Amino acid sequence: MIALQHLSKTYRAEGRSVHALRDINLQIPQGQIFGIIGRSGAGKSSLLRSLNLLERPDSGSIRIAGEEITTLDAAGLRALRRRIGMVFQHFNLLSHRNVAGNVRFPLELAGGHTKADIEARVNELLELVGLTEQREQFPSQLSGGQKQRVGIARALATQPQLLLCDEATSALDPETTLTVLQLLLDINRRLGLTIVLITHEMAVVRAICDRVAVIDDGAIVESGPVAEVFLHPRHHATRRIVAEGAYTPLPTLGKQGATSTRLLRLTFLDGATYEPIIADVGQQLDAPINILQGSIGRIKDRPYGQLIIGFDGNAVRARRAFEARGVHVEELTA
Ligand SMILES: Nc1ncnc2c1ncn2[C@@H]1O[C@H](COP(=O)(O)OP(=O)(O)OP(=O)(O)O)[C@@H](O)[C@H]1O
Repeated sequence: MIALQHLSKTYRAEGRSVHALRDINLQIPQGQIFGIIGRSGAGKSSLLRSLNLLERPDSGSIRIAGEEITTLDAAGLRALRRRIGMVFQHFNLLSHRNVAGNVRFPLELAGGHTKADIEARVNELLELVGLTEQREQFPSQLSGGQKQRVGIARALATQPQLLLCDEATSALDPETTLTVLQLLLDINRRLGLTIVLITHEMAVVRAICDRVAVIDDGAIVESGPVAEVFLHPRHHATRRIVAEGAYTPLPTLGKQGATSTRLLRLTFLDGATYEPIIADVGQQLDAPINILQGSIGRIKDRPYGQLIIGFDGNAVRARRAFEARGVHVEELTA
């Protein structure tokens, strides 16, 4: 478990002050994949880099597994960083070392390992990330996805308890992004490793995170289980992130129906996603239901669906009928 309390950070440069982190309070449960999402400049990197003290907060407390890390001395800090792996957006591989050499590097730095131990660990890690055959290749001979796999293997070399991912898939195409996210999910499940990732893409959070925190202008504005935050965003910064590419703005929708039409947003999660609920409710209320927009998808391994429907009739009865079938209902104003 990671607990952040009243974390603040201000950068001062050229006579200007930038409040990068404002009174951050956050709990990150052990063994989960935790996403921190926000737009450019929101403070994501500052927050992530505080967790291994690459960035020092001005004030506040950071406890990892019960240990306050902001007061560690140099030796304590070195030991801490061996327990925390980090994966970077631009991979940061050593170009003059081959794949095995890059993965071996943190073990050589840490010291105390025999050559045989190091080779066994490197082999195990290359197997884990699917790069056994590429072990002799140099970074310039690898694809972006392969480079990031090396980055992940290297980050895991010292058997950390925590993996920090700094926009780990932002430099990759969508297909490669999915394979790297799948690898992170496998690692989280197989090794029980806590992963904290920062991203500006909701799709990344939706694919693998258990919980998410939304950061805006240096402050956490919303946090919780991904399904809750994604399907029922409360803060305007979250709504903006979720809405990017999701729905046509509502005023356009309103013009499509009669003025008396009520617009309801229905959210289906898990089992409800597969039931013929619209047909059932239409029949029960004896009123036609007009489907105006819809999307289906997955939040990690949970199926969900969202529909915006137009409906002439008793909205209270409709709401009750949907809620009785486990559907979340929200009335929208066109
Ligand atoms: N070393 C620094 N000196 C001065 N200002 C900084 C420094 N590092 C970051 N900032 C400022 O602090 C704010 C937060 O930056 P941060 O990099 O944490 O945001 P971010 O959400 O990670 O952004 P991005 O997605 O663009 O990387 C920004 O306004 C940024 O310009």
